[in-house]
Amino acid sequence: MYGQIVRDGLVNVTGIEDLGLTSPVLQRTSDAFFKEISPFLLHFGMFVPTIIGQCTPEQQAKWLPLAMDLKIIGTYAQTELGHGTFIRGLETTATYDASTEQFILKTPKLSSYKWWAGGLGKTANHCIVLAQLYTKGVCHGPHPFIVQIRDTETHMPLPGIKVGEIGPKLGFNTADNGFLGFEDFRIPRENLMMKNAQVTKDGTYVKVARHGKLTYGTMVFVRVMLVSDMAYCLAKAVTIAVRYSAVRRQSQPKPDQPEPQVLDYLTQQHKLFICISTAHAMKLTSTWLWNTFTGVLADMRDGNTDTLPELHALSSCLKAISTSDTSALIEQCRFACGGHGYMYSSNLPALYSFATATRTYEGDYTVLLLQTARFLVKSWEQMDEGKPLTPTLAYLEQSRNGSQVSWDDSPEGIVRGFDAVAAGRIGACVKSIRKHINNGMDYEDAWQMTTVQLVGAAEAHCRAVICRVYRDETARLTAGCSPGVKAVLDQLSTLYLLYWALERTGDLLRFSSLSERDIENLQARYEALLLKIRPNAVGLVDAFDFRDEVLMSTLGSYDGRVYERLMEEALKTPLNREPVSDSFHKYIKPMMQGKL
Ligand SMILES: CC/C=C\C/C=C\C/C=C\C/C=C\C/C=C\C/C=C\C=C\C(=O)SCCNC(=O)CCNC(=O)[C@H](O)C(C)(C)COP(=O)(O)OP(=O)(O)OC[C@H]1O[C@@H](n2cnc3c(N)ncnc32)[C@H](O)[C@@H]1OP(=O)(O)O
Ligand SMILES: Cc1cc2nc3c(=O)[nH]c(=O)nc-3n(C[C@H](O)[C@H](O)[C@H](O)COP(=O)(O)OP(=O)(O)OC[C@H]3O[C@@H](n4cnc5c(N)ncnc54)[C@H](O)[C@@H]3O)c2cc1C
Repeated sequence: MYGQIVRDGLVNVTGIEDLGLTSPVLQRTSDAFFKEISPFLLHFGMFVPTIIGQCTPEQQAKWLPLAMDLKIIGTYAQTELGHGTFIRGLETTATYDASTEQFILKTPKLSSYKWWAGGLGKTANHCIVLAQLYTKGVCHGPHPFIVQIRDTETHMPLPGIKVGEIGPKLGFNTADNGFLGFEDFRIPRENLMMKNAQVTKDGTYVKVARHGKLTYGTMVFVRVMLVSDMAYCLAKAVTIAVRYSAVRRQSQPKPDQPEPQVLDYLTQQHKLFICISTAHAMKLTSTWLWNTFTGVLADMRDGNTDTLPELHALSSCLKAISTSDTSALIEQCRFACGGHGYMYSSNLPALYSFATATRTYEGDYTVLLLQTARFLVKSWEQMDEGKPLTPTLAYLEQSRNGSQVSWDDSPEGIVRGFDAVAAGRIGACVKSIRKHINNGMDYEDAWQMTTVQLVGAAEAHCRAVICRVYRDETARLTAGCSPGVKAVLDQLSTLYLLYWALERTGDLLRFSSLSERDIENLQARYEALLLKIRPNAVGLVDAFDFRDEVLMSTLGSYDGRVYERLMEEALKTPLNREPVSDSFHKYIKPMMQGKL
């Protein structure tokens, strides 16, 4: 299994090397080689980006050619057995020895072992290690080091290195996630990645970057990428589910009528059409986020880090919500396919196991929403002080006078409704924190007592951002489209707004003038829209344009030969090589004969 995966991975990455890492075609078709994950994902997904983001030009000149030419294979080892979220609590140490101009890496105890890094188990021979940097007896916090862990000729672990695979997981089982421990392992001073902080030969620590969190830049990059990855992942799942739903016929709602396509059931449309809309919403939002990200990088190159906090807040909530929505909607696609959706050959289980992992790695859902909430509360307080708001929080101004937003069920009106919900929920959090403080709590405890509401406020802010970006970008992109295409894409973006308005009626009743009659109207409009979308449903998923080799699904192949493919895959199962398993003779027959 591992050997096959590595072979496929090499075929894939040499393609990337030929056409360039940024080639979306190869980055995307890498999953034509794997149902799960390439063991080289971390090399390209984090090892290379960290060299670019955290190394000086001189260090890049040394390490980047080696990495891009695949002369070294890397990964990113930050998480430990005992710490993942709390980076400041990481236990691996790197202590500078001026007499030899080296850092000594140590794994003080079991909980300090690096744990989880993709490709670490058996594939990588180098890795980025986040370790607490000590020099002259002072700890300067977690810093990135580039560390060779295996001999590049023999692939044997170097002396002082303990490395291995962490074992089977819910998914990602082709990524050989590994563990790593150091026993007084020495690396040259130059292996500290010194773009944001340096240690001179005599051990003097020199802070270079103005912002203390630039070390975390790779995580921001990956979070931004993951939003796009989720759109892609969900688009594959809904392509499978819609095509299967067009083939599958079941039940007899009317006597003497043939069994209908299950896609004709309104409940099936309710399960699936929001998946099509969400894939579009996340793709457009990911492009908007990428443009925001590159803009902040440009500012930072000019020494301006003022826009970094908003980017961190946006990338945190969009990564959390896109991965959470995708996990839930891929499972919904699986539910929509009945028993056959549970077959591994449908590819829905593998898509789900990938998406649900993404809700955790690169920052846990709750933790990242609380990061966003921290920014939202700070922005509210700045608004109270009369300071300007950042662009994505301009809607807070409307809440300044506390008046309730009047409900308007036009698309723009619904977007404004979500702004009002976000503003209201942030304001409620600020009120809760202040109430706890007035009752004698310190700020930290008051914050903790409000965290359930803060997570909700951050989700509401993120939903408002997605709704606005999806609507605005659809309007912009369809301006030049044919009326027919524009009509269908407008239907999808309106469906997204109606779906979430119905999901959040409680909030809209609380923070706008929405009435029960308005809710009835929303429900009627939503159901009518499902019927309008139905004739285009298969065309809409065909437009995602996935080749069968990429979908790798018995249910979702373009030719619709579902039952034939299910049987073909079944017959390939090893258990079907012989008509009678030898377990019959070893165990079942003796049991039947009372001999066990
Ligand atoms: C073959 C392959 C083919 C092609 C591939 C090519 C390309 C693919 C590219 C990408 C693919 C996508 C995915 C694949 C790659 C990887 C996936 C697989 C592996 C997964 C890897 C990992 O999981 S790596 C480990 C990730 N770990 C985390 O994310 C930890 C999360 N924890 C946190 O971030 C912490 O909560 C925290 C650090 C934010 C909080 O800790 P704390 O120190 O307590 O900080 P606070 O006190 O809360 O905040 C302090 C201030 O700092 C600000 N802050 C925090 N974080 C950031 C940041 N990241 N950026 C900027 N600012 C930050 C925070 O806002 C506070 O500021 P204040 O002003 O409010 O004080
Ligand atoms: C498939 C996969 C691949 C991975 N690949 C890598 C990799 O290549 N490199 C790497 O370094 N890491 C990797 N990771 C590790 C990943 O980054 C961590 O699992 C993730 O950051 C979460 O940290 P944790 O596991 O310590 O969970 P914890 O932070 O311990 O979370 C456990 C629970 O505590 C809650 N919690 C934690 N802190 C707070 C808080 N402040 N407030 C409220 N609740 C809180 C969380 O919400 C969660 O419910 C991978 C993980 C997975 C699943």
